[in-house]
Amino acid sequence: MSSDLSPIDKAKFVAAKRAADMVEDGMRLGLGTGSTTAWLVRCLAQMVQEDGLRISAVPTSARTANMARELGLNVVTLDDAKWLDLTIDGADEFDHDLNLIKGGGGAHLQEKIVATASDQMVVIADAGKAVDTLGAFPLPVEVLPFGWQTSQALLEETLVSMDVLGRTSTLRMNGSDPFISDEGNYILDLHLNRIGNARQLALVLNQIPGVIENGLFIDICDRVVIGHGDGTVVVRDINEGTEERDRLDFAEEDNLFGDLID
Ligand SMILES: O=C(CO)[C@H](O)[C@H](O)COP(=O)(O)O
Repeated sequence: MSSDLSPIDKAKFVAAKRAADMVEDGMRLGLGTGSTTAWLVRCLAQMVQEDGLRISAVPTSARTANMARELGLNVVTLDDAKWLDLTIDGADEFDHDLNLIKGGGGAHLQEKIVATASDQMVVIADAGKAVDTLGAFPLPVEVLPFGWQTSQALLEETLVSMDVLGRTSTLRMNGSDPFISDEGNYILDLHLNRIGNARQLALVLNQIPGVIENGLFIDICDRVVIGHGDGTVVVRDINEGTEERDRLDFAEEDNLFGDLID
């Protein structure tokens, strides 16, 4: 039941629930990856089962695809859908302009392709993901396994030439082996502390041979739904310049929590 959820899970849930209300019948929807998106998938599955919502869902990782299929969503490929009405995804950090760091789950390559192929991208996040300046969260960069150490050296040289504050990078591990992305690549996490010019860095990183994609999402996100542990939800729209505040009543949602976490 709801009382078993930690404040952070409640925050993630209310953000996901509010974003699920933005989904309309017949939509082609991009589904992100991560624990916040997992709540969204549960909410959507319930809307499909109970309200007859019809959607085509394009997942951004094998993890999300498996969960969506298990819960009965109609999963299609991006090539089937071609273009999407809306993508809803989590983020590791978002700033005032709704620029993002993503890729904490190692899925930012597919996430960026899917979000860019959408009319709208909505980020769902707990309030702790809001930052003044991006960079405290290590920036994920997906690289080809071939010659990855050369790519890493070039990457660190580039950071020095750009006078970026932190310049170390670490190979993401899964136990004693390198973490492997869904596309069979490695992830280098850049420990930058503070990214002064995220727009420039995003462009420069992708010029380095061996780099497939970085986790900076610049001018891609349209709205963020920020959840709080007390049920408050704030929806900020960067295009409209608006901010709406709402509150989700946990008591009314108790059944929903029960159903969703079973
Ligand atoms: O970018 C991502 C995966 O690549 C996730 O959206 C990001 O890591 C946030 O995850 P969570 O919702 O679990 O906090």
